[in-house]
Parts: sequence; C-alpha cells; structure tokens
Amino acid sequence: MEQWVQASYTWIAVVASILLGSVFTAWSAIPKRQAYADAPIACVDDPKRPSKGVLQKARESFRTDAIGMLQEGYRQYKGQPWYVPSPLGERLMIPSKYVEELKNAPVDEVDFVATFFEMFEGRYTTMGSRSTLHPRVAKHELNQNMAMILDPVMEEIKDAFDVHLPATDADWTPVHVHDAVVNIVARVSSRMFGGTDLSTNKEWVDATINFALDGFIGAQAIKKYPHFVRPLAAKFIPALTKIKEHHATAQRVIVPILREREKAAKSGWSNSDTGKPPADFLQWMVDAAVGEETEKSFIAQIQLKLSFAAIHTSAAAPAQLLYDLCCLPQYIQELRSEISDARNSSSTGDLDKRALLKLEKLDSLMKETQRFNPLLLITFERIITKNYTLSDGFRIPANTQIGVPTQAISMDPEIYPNPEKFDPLRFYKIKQAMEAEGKLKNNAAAAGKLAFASSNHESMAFGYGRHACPGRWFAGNEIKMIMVYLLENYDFRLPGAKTGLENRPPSLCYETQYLPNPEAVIEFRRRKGN
Ligand code: HEM
Repeated sequence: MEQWVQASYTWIAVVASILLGSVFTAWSAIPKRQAYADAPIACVDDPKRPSKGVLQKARESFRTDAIGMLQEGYRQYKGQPWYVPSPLGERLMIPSKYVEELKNAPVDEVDFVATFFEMFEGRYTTMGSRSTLHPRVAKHELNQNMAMILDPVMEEIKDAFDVHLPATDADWTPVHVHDAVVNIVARVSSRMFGGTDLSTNKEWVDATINFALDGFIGAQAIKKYPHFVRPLAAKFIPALTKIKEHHATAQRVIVPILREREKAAKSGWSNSDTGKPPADFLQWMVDAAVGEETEKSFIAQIQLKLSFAAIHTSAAAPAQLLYDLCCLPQYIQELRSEISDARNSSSTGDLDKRALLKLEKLDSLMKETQRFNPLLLITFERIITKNYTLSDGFRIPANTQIGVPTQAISMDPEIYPNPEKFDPLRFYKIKQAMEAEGKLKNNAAAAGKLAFASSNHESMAFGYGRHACPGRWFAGNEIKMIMVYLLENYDFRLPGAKTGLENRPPSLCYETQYLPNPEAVIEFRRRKGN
C-alpha cells in the first residue's frame, strides 16, 4: 500500500511538472519589461512605437532569421545605436565609437560573463565562470609558449587523423566531416591542455565534447520554463544530469594528474623525461593560481570549462573551410604550393611558428570563410548592469544587453568591396597591394589587421577589448596545421564531385549562433604515397 501511494505521488509530480512546463513555456516566451534607450527598433512597423503583435513576431523570427534581421537593421541604422528584437527582449546594437568607450569600462558595469550565463543558463549548465585564471593563462603563458607547443600539437594531429579519418588511397570514403573534425580538435586541444595524459584519455576527450553539447541542449531545454520553476524542471532534464557526470569525469581524470605533478615538482622533476615541468595549460594554471584557484578540484572544473571555449569554436573552422574548398577546388593546388614553399623555407622542413606565418593565402581563405560563416552573428556581447551615460550623452538603461552585429559589418560594401563575392584570396590580395605601395613598411599593425586572428572594428569574430578571445592565435595555428595536414595527405570532394558555391552545405542559424552543417558528408581519399 505504502509503495502504491509513493508511486502515485511520483506520477502526480511528473504529470504536474509536464503540465506546468507546457503552460509556462508559453508564459516564459514573453520577455521581461524592458527599459529602452533612445534608439530605433529594427524589423518592426514603427521603430519608436511598434505594435505589440509585430514586435512579438519579430522576436520569434530572431530564432531562425537573426542573420537577415541583423543585416537589415545594420543597413538602416549603421553608425548609430539600434535595437534588434529577440526572444529575450530587444538587444542594443552599438556602433564602433561606443565600443571604444565601453571596452575599458569596469567589468561590473559592463559585464561579459553575465551574457554567457544568460545565453547558456550558467546556473543550471555550469557554463561560464567568473574566474580569471584561464583567460589570464591563455593571454600570457599560452601565447608566450606558442612556438614550443606546436610540435606536440602536430604530432597529435597525425595520431588523431589516423583514428578519425582513416581513408585509403584506393577508394573515396564518405565521412560526416563535422563529427570527425570535432573529435580531432578535441584531441589536439587536449594535448595542449595536458599533454598525452589528456589527449589519449578517451573518457576525458569524450567528456569535453559532450560537456558542450549537453550544455547547449540543457540551456535550450531549461529556457522553456519561467525562472521560479527552473530549479525543479532542471532535475528532469537529462542533458543537465549528464553535465554533472562530465564534471565528475574531469575530477576523476585531472585531480590524480595534478597530485602526480605535485610530487614530481617536490622532487625537482628529477623523474620526468625532460627534467622540467610539463609545458601545458594545466601546469601553467597550477603555476599561476592564487588563493582558492590553487584547489585541484577548482583547476579540474576550469579545465573542463576552457574546453568549452576552445573545442567546438575551433572545430567549426576546418569544417567550414572544407565545405568552401570542395566547392572551389581550383584553389587547392595553389594552397598546396604555398605549403610546399613554406616547408622549403624552413631549415628542418617542419612548419614552425615562423613558417606558418608564411601561409598567407591559407590565412586569407580562413578569414574569408569566417567572414561568411562566423560562429557568432553578434560579438562584444555585454550586459550593462547600471544606467550608463556615454560621453556624447547617450544613455543606456541598466539591464540592457548590448552587442556588435559582427556578421552584418562583414557584409558592409564600404568596408569590404563587393562583399557578397566569396574571394578566398581577398585579404592576401589587399596585403600584396599594400606591400607594393609601400604601405606595410614599418607598419606591422596594418598587416596584422588583415590576419585571421586579428580583432578590430571591421573584424570582430573574436570579440574586442579586454575580453577579446585570448586563444585566437592558438586557434589560428591549430586550424592552419589541421588544414595543412588535410591538404598534404588527402584529396576531398563533395559527393558526386559537385563543385560551385551553390552546392555548399548551408550553415545552421540558431539565434546568434551560426553553426557548420552537422549532417554534410565529404568524401576523402588518401593521396598516393602519403
Ligand atoms: C576559432 C576559434 C575561436 C573563436 C571563434 C572564439 C571566439 C571567442 C569570442 C567571440 C569570445 C568573446 C570575446 C568578446 O566578447 O569580446 C571568446 C572569448 C574567450 N575565448 Fe575564444 N574563440 C575561439 C577559440 C578559443 C580557444 C582555442 C581558446 C583557448 C585556448 C579560447 C579561449 C577563450 C577564453 C578563455 C575567452 C574568455 C576571455 C575572457 O574572459 O576575458 N577561445 N572567444
């Protein structure tokens, strides 16, 4: 009897939560009341006083057509602040003059982490962190040690390709390219994070991949509930339960490595192969940690969170590049020749940091592919936490979400002539022309601005200011090395050997995220003798 009563209670709880869930799903679709700055709202009937129904429709359209709405708003209101409707309420798009002012504002007034918590429902998914340990280490140690980590990264690329892209030279092998690249990048990034201890540990590598996927799925699921129901609803969302398992894996894998390293450090690293501390992110974090950051369990969870920032972001690029190159195969030989010249210029034939810089055509293609397919349509996203007045008197009310319409800017004909034309050598040609005119003499900044990893007003795919992606130079090198390996060792094509950009697998737009097509198949064949 007691058991029966208990079972009934369980069922009542489940049914009640489903009913509450669906009622509140509709309710939570209504954004909170918002205070507005003096700026027009794009994509509605009246930019100052839109009718309720039209505004609500525009907010919903943002889920699947953010790209069109942001381009329309930018075209109409470029150079001034304007709002784009979104399911969370209207987001304020700001012009470059305000970006310059806001980039140095106090972090508690112009909050970067809050946007992340909001986008990925950090309270439930654990995505995002206010710790500055990993950005600090990425900004300093990762960049300072770049030359040293490229050899192990290249070694890992070779091993990872053998496992995840085992094509033969006899037949074309069809591969779901996005999956393969995510797995390869997860291994390669893990090598930089913690050496072969992490990159060869399948449990860890899988946890880093799935942590991000479950975070994304969990965030979308929990967003359907109003705030007060979320703590209860979270218990019934499988993706959120899995996130706990990924954290447990991180603790299980990383804490023992840190203990071993602590012992080794005490003995002056006398038993290690090199007699020195390992040159990897984990060790740099141990060395840079202060106060509570020194806890091993803290470092383990930060390492997992860093994998979220590093893996799916970087994996998007080779997938998008492969889609473009399959459509425009006439560029493949040109890139192979450039790689061969760069190898010849290096004394060892290896592509070290200096030789990678010589791959200017590849860098140009990477930037052009990113211009058309950036991972995020809006960057420099921040939440203004207090009423904020800019130097020209423009007032932004507290709780406003601001951002820069990065993708729309990248299609501005005044910045990028003929912007709709995909030109793989666009940035290479600009650089060549500037060089010929002597404009690059003693002007490293001008050349740097054209590089894939640069962050400036015209190119903000990596954000801007104090929170601009500190991993972007590593990402640039990693993506280049993966592309070099692919170009040297494989032939690739779309099924049926179709070419032309009209056959390109389309990216998927989900609100501000612009993701490489996850279903597309590319056929690979090992090049003879490789
Ligand atoms: C192509 C690959 C990547 C893209 C497109 C990308 C993009 C971004 C963007 C848009 C931001 C926010 C910047 C802002 O709002 O101003 C960011 C922040 C960040 N990224 Fe990346 N990222 C990539 C790869 C990486 C890698 C490989 C790492 C680590 C090794 C990394 C670590 C970080 C960290 C730690 C932050 C937060 C910075 C802070 O809190 O100040 N990212 N990234």
